[in-house]
Amino acid sequence: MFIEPSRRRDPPHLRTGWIEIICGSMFSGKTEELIRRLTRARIAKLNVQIFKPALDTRYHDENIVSHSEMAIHSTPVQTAGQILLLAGDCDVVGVDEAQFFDKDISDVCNELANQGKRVIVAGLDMDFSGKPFGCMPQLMSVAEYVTKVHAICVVCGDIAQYSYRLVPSQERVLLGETDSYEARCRRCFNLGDEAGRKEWAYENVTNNE
Ligand SMILES: Nc1ncnc2c1ncn2[C@@H]1O[C@H](COP(=O)(O)OP(=O)(O)O)[C@@H](O)[C@H]1O
Ligand SMILES: Cc1cn([C@H]2C[C@H](O)[C@@H](COP(=O)(O)O)O2)c(=O)[nH]c1=O
Ligand SMILES: [Zn+2]
Repeated sequence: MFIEPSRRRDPPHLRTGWIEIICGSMFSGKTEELIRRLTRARIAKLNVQIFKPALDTRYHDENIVSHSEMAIHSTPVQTAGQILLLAGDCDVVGVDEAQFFDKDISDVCNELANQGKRVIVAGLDMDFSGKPFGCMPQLMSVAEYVTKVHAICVVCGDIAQYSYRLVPSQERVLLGETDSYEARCRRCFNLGDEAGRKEWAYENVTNNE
């Protein structure tokens, strides 16, 4: 479990900000972990500002909501640049669904960290085709801390790192839930529509024995 670096007692001229990335597939607990860290920052009486891309209206226009219905209030923004303008003199900045932001998001996070802020960013590291998603590789390379969280493969129960799309769209951005996506392990992701046919898989194993 991620423990916050203890830098509050550093003298002001030595204090710096930093960037934390929480990445993984859908259903892996990114939003829960983001909310956990932001809640602890509030308990520490830090001034926290939270942002999400305005296009993500799945559960709520403003709140960030996890699949397990944990929620925290946020400010929806259209562009990464708006985060810089709206963060003001807060101590901690939280960002959810970072993969949807424009390419300025990593410069914005760097600038906020350079101002001395703790910046906590959650986002999908891969899209439905298994390709790195948008700005996430850039963000992971400039961050001090990267935490990869995992879901459970709904086909076989193994550790899942892929978001398997259940509907035929090839558009990169397609908002959805369990209606359109499944968390899958590498094997079940690569098997595609064949995965989950347990009888088929079992027959193959026994026939090859
Ligand atoms: N396949 C799955 N693997 C793990 N958790 C799942 C799965 N399907 C649903 N969940 C639920 O989703 C929660 C994580 O939700 P959330 O933090 O919103 O994930 P993410 O932001 O990564 O999509 C888990 O605590 C669990 O209650
Ligand atoms: C894989 C993938 C996902 N999306 C969408 C689907 C959801 O609305 C969000 C991810 O939400 P979560 O908090 O990580 O569960 O992203 C997409 O648009 N394109 C994709 O390839
Ligand atoms: Zn699997």
